[in-house]
Amino acid sequence: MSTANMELETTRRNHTFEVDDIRRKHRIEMDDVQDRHRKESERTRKDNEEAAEKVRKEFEAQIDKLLKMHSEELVQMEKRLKTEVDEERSRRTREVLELQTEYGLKMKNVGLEVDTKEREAQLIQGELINTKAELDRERGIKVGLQDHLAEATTHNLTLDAANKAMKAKIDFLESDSQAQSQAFNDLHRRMQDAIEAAELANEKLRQEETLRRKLHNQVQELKGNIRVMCRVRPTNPETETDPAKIGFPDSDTDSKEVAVQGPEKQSALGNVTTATYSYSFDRVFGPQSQNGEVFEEISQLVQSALDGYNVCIFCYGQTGSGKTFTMSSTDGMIPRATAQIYAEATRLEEKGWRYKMEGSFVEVYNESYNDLLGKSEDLDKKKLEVRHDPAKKTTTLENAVSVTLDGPDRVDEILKTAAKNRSVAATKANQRSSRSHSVFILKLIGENSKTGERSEGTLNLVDLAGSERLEHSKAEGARLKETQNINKSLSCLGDVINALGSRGEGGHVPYRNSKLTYLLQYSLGGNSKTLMFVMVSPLQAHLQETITSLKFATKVHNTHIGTAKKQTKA
Ligand SMILES: Nc1ncnc2c1ncn2[C@@H]1O[C@H](COP(=O)(O)OP(=O)(O)OP(=O)(O)O)[C@@H](O)[C@H]1O
Repeated sequence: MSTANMELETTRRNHTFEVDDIRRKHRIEMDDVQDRHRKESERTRKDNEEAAEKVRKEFEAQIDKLLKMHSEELVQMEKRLKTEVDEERSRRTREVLELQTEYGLKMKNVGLEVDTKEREAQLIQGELINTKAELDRERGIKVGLQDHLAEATTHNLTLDAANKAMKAKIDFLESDSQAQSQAFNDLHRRMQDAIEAAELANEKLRQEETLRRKLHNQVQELKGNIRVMCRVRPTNPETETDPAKIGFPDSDTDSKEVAVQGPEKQSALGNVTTATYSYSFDRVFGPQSQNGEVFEEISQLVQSALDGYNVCIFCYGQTGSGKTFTMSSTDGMIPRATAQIYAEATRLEEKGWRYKMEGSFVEVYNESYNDLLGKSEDLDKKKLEVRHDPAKKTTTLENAVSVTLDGPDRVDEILKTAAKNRSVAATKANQRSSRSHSVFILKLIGENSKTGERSEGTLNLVDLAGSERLEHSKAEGARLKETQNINKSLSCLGDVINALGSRGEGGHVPYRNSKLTYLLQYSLGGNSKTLMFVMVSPLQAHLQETITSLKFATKVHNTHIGTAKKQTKA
């Protein structure tokens, strides 16, 4: 038993050892399997992670690619859109430009139409004035005809009576008819002689008229193609109490000098002295002189205009010195000149001359032209253009009303219309007439049907703006502009006269520097005749301006224009 037990024990122990071995072995295997499994899991996880990382990277690359593609597409699209927008914009701009051009064209057409209408209106206005004139003339003719009719009726009755008396006489004379027919033949021959003599006399008259024209011009050229005269106006005893000391040393003989006592000057020692300044001109008119006397001096130049020369007569001087009184008052130079022209044109009719006379009146204000015969509401609005024909040396005023002067009364109408327009202008700018130049232009075209002669002259009567020099510091805004324009145009006039006097053949004359000299281009220089009246105020308060004006006039007086030399005193 014990052996069996021992054997059993040994077997059990062996068995335990075996079991332990198997267990250990099993545990080792388990550990091994577990380790392998862990490693496997680790590797699988790593593989997974790597695969995930790869997929992520692939995705990222794909996203980048897509983003890049999209942004390129976006850029393309942006570009396309921009091009489309640009094209659209330029299309729209083109359309706007086309519309603007179309609108501009339409506006231009409308402007042209307005201009045409305006011109038509002026033509109609001119025609109206002419028709009115014709109507007046027709009325005059009608009255004349009625008078004639009454006269003819009376004459008829007288003739009836004379007829009866004649019949009685014929009965009586028939008794001696041979002697009568001899007497009749004698009478007939004498009558033929008389007609021939009259024809010869008429021909001689015509030749003499041509000769007179030539001689008249020679006389005018000898007197100088530019003349300067001075006129001192009287003081108004009611309002003007402080006259300047102005003397007329040679008033009893030549009347060519004026002497002005200058302002008082104090020397360093306290002595007070006054200097007297003397000026001489072609003629000096004192305060007593009348417009008629002044006109006598210029009437020869008016004659020159009728003879086919261009004539300019200026009135220069400060405001209130008498320019308008001399030029445009009812017995001033304008009405007197036109009256002389009518009378002379009528006289020349018997020598075969027929004249056409046209008048216009313009204002030069702030370097632009205004029509003084146009509608007052057009002042400062309507564009007046000056056109020159260099070949014919003539000037045309485009858009200005021009009135056919067919009777002495017509000039009254012109002066009234101009005065009305000037007063309308005066309400726009106070004292405007003193700050503008007014130019009365009379075109005289003469034709002689018998001799074939033709003449075309222009008479310009110019009332210049006040020459006073305002201190610039005192003038502002519109007033300053006016002053600058006046100063400019008056000094341009001086420059033109100076250039005409000093230039050699074909030298430059600055006509274009001011609107006034541009307008008068063909009436200044060459064969044309210029007369400048320097107007002088008699007041002490205006002494300085008086001296300035007289100095300016002296400079003009010392200028020689044209072919003939001016006669100067020895
Ligand atoms: N010779 C004269 N005899 C009498 N009165 C005159 C004479 N000259 C001018 N007057 C008077 O003197 C005043 C000023 O003259 P006027 O208006 O002609 O001057 P003006 O130089 O034309 O001035 P503005 O530049 O303002 O037109 C007016 O009342 C005018 O009647």
